[in-house]
Amino acid sequence: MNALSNRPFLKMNGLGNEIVVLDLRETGHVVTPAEARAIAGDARSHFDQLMVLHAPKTPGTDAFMRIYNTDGSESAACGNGTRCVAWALLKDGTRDSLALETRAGLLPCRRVDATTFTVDMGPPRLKWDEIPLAEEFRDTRMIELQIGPIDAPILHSPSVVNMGNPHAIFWVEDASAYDLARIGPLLENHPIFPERANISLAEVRSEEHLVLKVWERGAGLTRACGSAACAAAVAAARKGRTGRRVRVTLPGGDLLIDWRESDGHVLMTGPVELEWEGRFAPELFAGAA
Ligand SMILES: N[C@@H](CCC[C@H](N)C(=O)O)C(=O)O
Repeated sequence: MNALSNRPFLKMNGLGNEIVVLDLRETGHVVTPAEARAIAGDARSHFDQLMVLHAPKTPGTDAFMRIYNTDGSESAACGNGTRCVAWALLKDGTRDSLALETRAGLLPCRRVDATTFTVDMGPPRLKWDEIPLAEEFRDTRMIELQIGPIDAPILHSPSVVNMGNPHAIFWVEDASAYDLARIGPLLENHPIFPERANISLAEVRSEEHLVLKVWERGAGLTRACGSAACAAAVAAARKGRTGRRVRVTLPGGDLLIDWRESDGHVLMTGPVELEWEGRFAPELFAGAA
């Protein structure tokens, strides 16, 4: 019998970003890429990201999280999923805050109201080798890509930001003019991104408002991506196109992003929703090592 058979899970969403929360703090089991793909392949437990809780590694934190994309690959950050985990761990109402950890660092979370949470996503990393990029660019506010198959010139000059995961933000007048499902995979896998990248099309509507569409590394088109919203807000402020506090509108709704002046951390505030609770059917893992 697979270690995940009959394990309970929560199917949630963070602004439409499909999230499954799986609590393995009391087991030593580490989900394999094949198990993650099997979970994603079932309609009841389909996810953009699977948030797996493990026993804390650092004193004072509540859990260490491993984060899986639909394709079974791992990410060190997921803003929308982190809010969902915060909801799950704070829902008994005894506390209003907690600290989670991923391999990218600590993520303090705070409840704003019953379904709204703020996550401290930490400081952005902005040097070319921190994104990472395959070649040196001194200024990551705008890099130049050599692209054969993509004909729109504007898509050659993204800003790049690492928010615990790599993001490329392409500035456009009208995101709906681009077929992100077609160009997303080409850009995600461009050789300049040795670890691939999350790809955003960003419109600057005002000094306080961005509109974003995201093709996620390992997951494809999603209704929202929290770390992409943080990355776009940082990139827009660095270019002088917005202030440090912005509303970011994604297909699933709005996130509030504050690139805090005092310590350079990025705070993300947004909603969560519990859709249902389930258990993994043993048949799901037939053939998944
Ligand atoms: N949806 C997430 C980001 C997910 C991680 C990403 N696909 C990656 O591999 O980097 C969010 O809300 O931040």
